Amino acid sequence: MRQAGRYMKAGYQVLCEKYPSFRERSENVDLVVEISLQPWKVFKPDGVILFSDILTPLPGMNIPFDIVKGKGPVIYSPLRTANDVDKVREFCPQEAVPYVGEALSILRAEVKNEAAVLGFVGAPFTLASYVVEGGSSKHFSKIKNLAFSQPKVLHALLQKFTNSMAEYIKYQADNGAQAVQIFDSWATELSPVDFEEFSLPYLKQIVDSVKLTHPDLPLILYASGSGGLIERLPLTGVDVVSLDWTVDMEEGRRRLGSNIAVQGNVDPGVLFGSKEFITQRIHDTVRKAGTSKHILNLGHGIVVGTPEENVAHFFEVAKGIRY
Ligand SMILES: Cc1c2[nH]c(c1CCC(=O)O)Cc1[nH]c(c(CCC(=O)O)c1C)Cc1[nH]c(c(CCC(=O)O)c1C)Cc1[nH]c(c(C)c1CCC(=O)O)C2
Repeated sequence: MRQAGRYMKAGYQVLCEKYPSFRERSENVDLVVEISLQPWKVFKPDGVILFSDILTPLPGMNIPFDIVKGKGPVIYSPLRTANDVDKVREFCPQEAVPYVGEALSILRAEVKNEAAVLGFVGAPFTLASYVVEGGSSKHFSKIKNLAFSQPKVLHALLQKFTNSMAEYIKYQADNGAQAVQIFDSWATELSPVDFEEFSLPYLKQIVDSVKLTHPDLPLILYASGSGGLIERLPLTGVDVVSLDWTVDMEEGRRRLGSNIAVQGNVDPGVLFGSKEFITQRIHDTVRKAGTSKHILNLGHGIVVGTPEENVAHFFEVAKGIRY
């Protein structure tokens, strides 16, 4: 359940006042550990996700960025040309983000074996979207301009992100992550035929590379709004597909096939409803997912402003479920 810490008034929001820079909060080992543990201490979920961001590797790849309050991620010099892509360095996690490895190993020790520690990375296409657009985007016109007029330049950039994220996943696993989620948040901005060219092959390369050295590490793929791509997602080779709430769980389960696990997919907005409604929706999702290979979760991160007692209720109901 992502961003569990972000909406917690007592913990995260107080720390934000003391440490206003997101980069500082996410790059200082003590703060990363403290923020990652906040939801764990209150709700005791089965998974604890590292507090970080998919963009955290960028400075280590020679792409400066920041996350600005009210504006979101900002890439100061967006990449648009072959020359810009040439300047991108491949990522060496040990050197560039040693605080991530340190935080993961402390988290493992802190949660013992009472919960799984989860790492994550951004998928190549999603990372490319940020660095080409210069930040969040509505129409993705700049990356589409690159994709549909100079595809070779975009492919070169995607390949650098692919090699780098495969290394980053291995590094996270070596330092304590017990499963790693790949976020392809913007892949669904692509038509299926373009997904097959600009995202799927790179996701598959990452999975193949990680499985060579870490065959038992579960890999989870999340692509929000992926209803039009469901059958293609297992082709990446991941172990788990995380669905958002715009897909009916029963249909999603059927379209994914029975070999793959599914995660999700309660609408985060349901947590603004009554306790009875939340209970009903959880049971409905669990029934539709079937009795095996399902990780109950929301279909995306928790929305800021969600009543904390409703989050607690979600966990209570979820933990009480027996097959
Ligand atoms: C697209 C994406 C990003 N970051 C991430 C994604 C993929 C998942 C998704 O689809 O949502 C992933 C992410 N970002 C963050 C986490 C850590 C775990 C967690 O708290 O859930 C994770 C897993 C922390 C964060 N990353 C960010 C925040 C909020 C900013 C803050 O706390 O200062 C947090 C807690 C910032 C961020 N970072 C990004 C955006 C769009 C924003 C929001 C900007 C805004 O709200 O103005 C890029």
